[in-house]
Amino acid sequence: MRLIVENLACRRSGRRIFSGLSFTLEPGEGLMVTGRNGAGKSSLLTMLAGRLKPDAGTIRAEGIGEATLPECLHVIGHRDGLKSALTATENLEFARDLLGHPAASPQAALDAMGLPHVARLPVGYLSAGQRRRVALARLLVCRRPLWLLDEPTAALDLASQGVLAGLMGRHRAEGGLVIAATHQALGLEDARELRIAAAAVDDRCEEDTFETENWL
Ligand SMILES: Nc1ncnc2c1ncn2[C@@H]1O[C@H](COP(=O)(O)OP(=O)(O)OP(=O)(O)O)[C@@H](O)[C@H]1O
Repeated sequence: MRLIVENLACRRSGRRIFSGLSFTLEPGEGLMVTGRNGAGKSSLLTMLAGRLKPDAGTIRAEGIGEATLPECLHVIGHRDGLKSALTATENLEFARDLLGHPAASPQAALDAMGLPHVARLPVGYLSAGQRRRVALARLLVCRRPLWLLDEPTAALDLASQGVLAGLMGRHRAEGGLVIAATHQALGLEDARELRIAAAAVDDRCEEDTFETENWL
């Protein structure tokens, strides 16, 4: 698939967060989204996922046939989206059944993340890094061309960061796209960088409000 983003602008609760963002990603390309805390990296990923309406601009995908863009992507966000009471395998079975297009079995995905031994443990018992790896294993149980990863290395040790770099490399070699918001190098070979600059202060509203409809 090909992703085309033109003149995207983001406003959250009256504040202009960024504007004029444009980029195109061809099959196999990676994009590292960088910028200061609060610059809007997570907001950009949320918009690309179709969970936040752009203030201006367009997001479109080519080469996905009749599918919608949200049907063609995985999101791994700050929150891991795992049910603590379910085992790692049950969480992955749920994701596979919900998302469709099965690719690997939950066990194979856990093996790939170096977690074969936690398959039957409730996720609530896992360490932060292990939970993160179970969340990342979702990328493997169902095939989707666009990966949106928000700080994917958070809580990962060096070995697991290497495993993730390998997964992203293989995904891209098969024509997949990776967009990752990050403050650190990810091992995303040849990825382009999109740096989001902080919005001007006088472009912001005077009063702080918040949105609840986008909380996931
Ligand atoms: N639900 C919300 N309601 C209102 N404002 C929000 C909401 N979520 C985020 N924001 C605001 O949008 C701005 C951008 O936040 P965002 O999380 O996208 O930044 P970020 O670049 O990912 O930051 P970080 O590097 O700290 O993760 C911040 O000023 C934040 O307070």
